[in-house]
Amino acid sequence: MLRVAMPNKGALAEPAAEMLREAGYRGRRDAKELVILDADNDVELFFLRPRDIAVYVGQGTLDVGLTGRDLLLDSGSPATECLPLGFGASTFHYAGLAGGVADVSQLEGRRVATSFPGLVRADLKKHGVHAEVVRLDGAVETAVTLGVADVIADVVETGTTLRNAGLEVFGEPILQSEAVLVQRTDADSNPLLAVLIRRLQGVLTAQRYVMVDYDIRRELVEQAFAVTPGLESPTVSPLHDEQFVAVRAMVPRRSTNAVMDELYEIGARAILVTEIAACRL
Ligand SMILES: Nc1ncnc2c1ncn2[C@@H]1O[C@H](COP(=O)(O)OP(=O)(O)OP(=O)(O)O)[C@@H](O)[C@H]1O
Ligand SMILES: O=P(O)(O)OC[C@H]1O[C@H](OP(=O)(O)OP(=O)(O)O)[C@H](O)[C@@H]1O
Ligand SMILES: [Mg+2]
Repeated sequence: MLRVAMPNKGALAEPAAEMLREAGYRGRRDAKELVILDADNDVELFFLRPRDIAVYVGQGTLDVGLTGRDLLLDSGSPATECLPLGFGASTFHYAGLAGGVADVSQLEGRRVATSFPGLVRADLKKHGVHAEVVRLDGAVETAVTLGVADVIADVVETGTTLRNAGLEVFGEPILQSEAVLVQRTDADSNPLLAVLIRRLQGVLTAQRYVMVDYDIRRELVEQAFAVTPGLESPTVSPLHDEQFVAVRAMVPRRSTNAVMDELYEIGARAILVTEIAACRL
């Protein structure tokens, strides 16, 4: 049995559930289900607050969890990131009023409001700055207007919340975060965890790559292979017309159109792009 912690609410909950579904695990029927058993996969899923997930995993109560890198590091729990999951991206930043504090070195003796006191204390320590950390539960952007703090440190995604509060980021980003899979730092290897990781890697690959097929004259294949080297090597199949071959290779999704343009220039025709539904590398 593998015991997995999943975010029950918040920004990560829906994409995390979707990713596990893609990987072939059972989903919950409604948001009130806090524990579900996936007997086919020998997995039990626990839906918990994202902030608590690293704590359960670090204590060894649960084997593995999906949470944010910022929440993992903030918790100080003995859990380790084992796979970045490519969603829930955000940046953790200091922010204040325009024309105010311009750098972390100017925070000496000031008050910093945040819901991530562990992250902020570690960053202040790294810079040798002594500042008061005011721990708030959320909506920290308002803390400056209300005079509870001089600056804030918070998650920034689009920057809309900061702008609405009349704040601007300053200094270097404290952290680049995204959703990650975490396991206990000294965890024994569980074969079911290896299966989960392989399945999630398969989902990530299917998201990041497409399959490209094309026909090309035999004398042009080396030029075309330079554009579509594939993961190991492209698949080449003979065509009825012996002057041509059919080529099949995986291509990063983001470069699909540029690759098609280049292939066309080289002389490839019947260039077809298809989705990869699932894969194991
Ligand atoms: N736009 C966003 N707002 C909040 N958190 C985000 C955003 N984008 C990504 N995240 C990540 O989501 C995690 C926050 O999880 P959490 O459940 O606290 O979400 P939330 O949306 O803040 O929910 P709540 O405010 O109800 O607690 C962090 O790892 C954070 O980096
Ligand atoms: O850069 P943006 O796209 O505006 O997103 C960032 C905001 O979203 C989160 O707030 P959330 O909605 O989670 O409320 P909270 O502060 O109460 O957690 C986060 O704490 C920021 O306030
Ligand atoms: Mg929040």
